[in-house]
Amino acid sequence: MGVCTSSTAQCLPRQSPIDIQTRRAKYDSSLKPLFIQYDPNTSKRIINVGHCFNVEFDDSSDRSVLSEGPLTSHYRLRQFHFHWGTSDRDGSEHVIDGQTYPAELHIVHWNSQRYSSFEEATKHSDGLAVIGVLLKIGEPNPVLQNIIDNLDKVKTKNKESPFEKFNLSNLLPKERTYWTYLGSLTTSPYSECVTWVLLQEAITISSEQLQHFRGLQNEDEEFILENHRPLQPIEKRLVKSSCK
Ligand SMILES: NS(=O)(=O)c1ccc(C(=O)NCc2ccccc2F)cc1
Ligand SMILES: [Zn+2]
Repeated sequence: MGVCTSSTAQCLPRQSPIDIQTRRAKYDSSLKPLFIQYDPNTSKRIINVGHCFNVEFDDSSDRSVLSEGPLTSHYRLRQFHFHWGTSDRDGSEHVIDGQTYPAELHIVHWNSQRYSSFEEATKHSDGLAVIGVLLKIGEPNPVLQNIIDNLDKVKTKNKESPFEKFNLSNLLPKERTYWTYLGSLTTSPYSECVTWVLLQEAITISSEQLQHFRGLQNEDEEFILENHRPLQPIEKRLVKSSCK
């Protein structure tokens, strides 16, 4: 990928996802532990958005927030969703030392300290913070099963169903060490507004559980068999690590 010089083709220097080459990641002792506070009373509904399903939260106040870590503001929880592939061999968006994972969880937060809405925040370089968690095939995940049991209610695009009292913290791995870099949304409009925080510990999902994700249908009532974006060039970016 040459240097973006042409004025015609857009120069997009901070696109996501990328391959995280762990040996090139730089330990940064100024990175703090993540502060994660999710109030189960803010979970609202699950909705099929056509290319995936979102679990949406009430983001009208700072009751569920992410702060510290690499961040200099507090970020309000808005939704989480997953990316997956046609087989268990790939499906994650980020790749670790060339290794793909079967799926990836994205927990989306916006900078409520500096901006007045999610939409406004997506227009700024420090607008969003997304926690990425890799999924690996293993024992069935009882917390994920709670979500999967509701997928039959949101089979087709725009279908939604109440999804309350969900404790998102229970979905996270015990270890919260992370890699972090500046990137973008991985779906249109690909806004370059995301501070990515990728947890270094994966969570498990069974092959049977993952198969349920592929049973969702898009607007043409075809199965959503995959929804992960290809890798993007790292350009001049550095990935930082919270641990040695
Ligand atoms: N896969 S990800 O990088 O985590 C990701 C997170 C959120 C969105 C989103 O909200 N899009 C709609 C949208 C975008 C911009 C402005 C308003 C919107 F509703 C897209 C991708
Ligand atoms: Zn995503």
